[in-house]
Amino acid sequence: MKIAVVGTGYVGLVTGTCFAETGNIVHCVDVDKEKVSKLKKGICPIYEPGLDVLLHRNIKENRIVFTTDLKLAVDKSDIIFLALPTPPGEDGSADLKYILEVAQKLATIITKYKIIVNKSTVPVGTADKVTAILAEKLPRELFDVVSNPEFLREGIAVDDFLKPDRVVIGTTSERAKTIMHELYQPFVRQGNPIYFMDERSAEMTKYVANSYLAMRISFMNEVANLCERTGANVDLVRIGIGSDSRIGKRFLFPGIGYGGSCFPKDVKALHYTAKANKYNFKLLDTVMQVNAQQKKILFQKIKKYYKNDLKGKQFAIWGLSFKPETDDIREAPSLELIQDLLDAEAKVSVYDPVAMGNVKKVFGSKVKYQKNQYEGLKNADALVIVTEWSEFRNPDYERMVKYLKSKVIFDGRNVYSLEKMEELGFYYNSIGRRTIHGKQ
Ligand SMILES: NC(=O)C1=CN([C@@H]2O[C@H](COP(=O)(O)OP(=O)(O)OC[C@H]3O[C@@H](n4cnc5c(N)ncnc54)[C@H](O)[C@@H]3O)[C@@H](O)[C@H]2O)C=CC1
Ligand SMILES: O=C(O)[C@H]1O[C@H](OP(=O)(O)OP(=O)(O)OC[C@H]2O[C@@H](n3ccc(=O)[nH]c3=O)[C@H](O)[C@@H]2O)[C@H](O)[C@@H](O)[C@@H]1O
Repeated sequence: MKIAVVGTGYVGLVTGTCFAETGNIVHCVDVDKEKVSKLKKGICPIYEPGLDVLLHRNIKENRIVFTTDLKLAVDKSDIIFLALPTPPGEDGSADLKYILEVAQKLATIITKYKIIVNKSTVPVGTADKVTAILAEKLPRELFDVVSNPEFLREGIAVDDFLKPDRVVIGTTSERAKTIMHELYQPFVRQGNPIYFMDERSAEMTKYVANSYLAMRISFMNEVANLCERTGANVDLVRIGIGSDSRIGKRFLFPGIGYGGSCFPKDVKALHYTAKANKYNFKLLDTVMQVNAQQKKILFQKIKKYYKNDLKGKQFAIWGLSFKPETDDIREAPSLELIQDLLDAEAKVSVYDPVAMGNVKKVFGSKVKYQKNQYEGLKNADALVIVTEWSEFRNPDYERMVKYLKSKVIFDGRNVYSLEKMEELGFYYNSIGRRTIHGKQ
């Protein structure tokens, strides 16, 4: 099939590449000239495991091309995916300006039947809005608008796209349904379902999935805080409840709050939709409040330990991205923590396998960027673990002990076992578990 993907960010680039991988001819369009020029040379602008290999292969086979020319891409395609940003506006609602602007342009470009597929996360009613814009200039039989929300996770995006748990397609057009069904066949060969539904239900499904997952995380963060106060161990509680198939094992990990470009904005946007429809969705209010509080938890633990005096103290931070295996720092808990430490006049040095370049754009020379995980420990008062990259799990403990000024660890992701920390004599303060006081 011939496909255009408008927007080549985390979702657009993965979508375009994976469709090319199954034999389709894909034209990817972006307004960012620098990004397009990099992609034309085969340089992947984001860190996403496995993506560059597929990208190179499909560029070489001429199955994927990059352009800034929307008209060219649309003329050469039958299906147009919109993978554009939908950032939160001032009031928490999703800002649809990118989607609606492109829809206006499409209305002047389309000359024969096209399917316009919304892959961005958009509020209920957006397919109708896009339809109305197109229908102002085009005969109704020239297009169908489909809602096809994306459920991929950054860091495992390629796998998630190639083998999705399910595909959700919102359309009431039989013509569009048949084509979308065919397009997705290579991705559901293991029997994973394609659910067809109306556009509004598909749009709602995406927000509900993200909000439900965010709610599980906030719930577990509250459980963790209670465990700390009662002497229970949240990791054991997590395993204890997760083996109940009604609950399930995944997305029960407590930490320092959910971040990323989606959970924070999508919970806000669903909350806004409820408000706009005069419904008071109380649970979502709490999910957001708990998350805001949890993002401060490491800083509070640090402040308490140093009796509010952080001036001149030196902290080594491990992990900056909002989760492992990505360079994305949008709404990353690390950013808030670094700012709080700097405001308290502490010195901060950071290490992350791939996200340091992005953090440098935010903090510049206010923090020190280390070439490996151990450099920053030299003379540091404490190690602070913010993102659970695999390489932090079994570190060289001897070097840690040798380099750190004091054997102190604040761990926002429960990376180490309490037994190991006890054995090594660390002061070790994690989430929802007893504090090990260690031997200094
Ligand atoms: N990042 C993720 O893991 C997921 C994101 N989503 C949703 O997908 C949508 C896109 O998200 P991301 O890919 O993360 O955003 P992103 O910010 O990484 O990428 C968006 C791209 O669109 C481009 N763009 C902006 N205006 C344009 C225009 N007029 N024409 C062509 N290109 C234009 C930007 O230059 C950028 O490259 C959002 O609605 C998001 O909520 C959904 C599932 C997963
Ligand atoms: O709409 C989106 O953009 C995507 O948002 C999330 O994916 P993503 O943001 O890439 O990452 P997650 O793995 O969901 O993690 C989100 C945040 O929750 C935190 N988290 C996750 C799981 C957990 O058990 N505990 C926890 O604190 C992570 O540390 C991270 O900060 C969803 O998982 C995807 O299905 C969805 O497509």
